[in-house]
Amino acid sequence: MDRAQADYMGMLATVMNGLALHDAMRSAGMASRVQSALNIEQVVEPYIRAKAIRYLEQGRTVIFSGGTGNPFFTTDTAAALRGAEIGAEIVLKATKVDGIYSADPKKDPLAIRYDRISFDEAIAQNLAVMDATAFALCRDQKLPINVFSIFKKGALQRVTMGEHEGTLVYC
Ligand SMILES: Nc1ncnc2c1ncn2[C@@H]1O[C@H](COP(=O)(O)OP(=O)(O)O)[C@@H](O)[C@H]1O
Ligand SMILES: O=c1ccn([C@@H]2O[C@H](COP(=O)(O)OP(=O)(O)O)[C@@H](O)[C@H]2O)c(=O)[nH]1
Repeated sequence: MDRAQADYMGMLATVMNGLALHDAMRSAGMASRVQSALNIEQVVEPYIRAKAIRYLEQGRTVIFSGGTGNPFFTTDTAAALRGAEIGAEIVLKATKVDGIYSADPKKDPLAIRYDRISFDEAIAQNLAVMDATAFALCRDQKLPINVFSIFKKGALQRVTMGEHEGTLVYC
């Protein structure tokens, strides 16, 4: 399939995921709002930065769906971009592995996990846990990244409490 076409389909999928997450949060009694980088206004409100910041000031969680709205980018880049736009303190990447390794741990059993790594080292070593655009944007905006496992019980809570978990990418 044509890459750009596949990417638009992928972005639409993230809108569906965002709506599902919103509903799960609502069931758990949490107030959230979904915004989308792609305009589908019957279903979800469009991304408007000032409105997102207002929701955050009101204590709501904002789910940024639809990626960046552009093909050839990733959800990691979308997280870095929106994080920079709202003045976030950190980007948290919950993923399939429990941190950043010296090589892809799914391919190299001898890979070692870093507790901390600088942006310059991560970019120089081409560590593929996140794409280079996301790394470079976070580095330029001095926005640290914490990579941790989505499967490890209690990991998300520890990260949000500021405890050490996974790998911290620092400036
Ligand atoms: N150096 C590395 N350290 C950790 N993971 C890596 C590394 N290089 C490649 N990966 C791979 O990156 C994947 C995580 O990125 P990705 O698939 O984009 O996650 P997600 O779908 O959660 O955004 C992991 O499953 C891992 O196999
Ligand atoms: O700014 C963006 C963000 C995402 N995507 C597409 O949407 C998919 C989203 O899929 P997913 O959230 O599973 O991300 P991934 O696993 O690729 O990190 C990506 O693969 C891309 O094809 C895109 O084109 N532009």
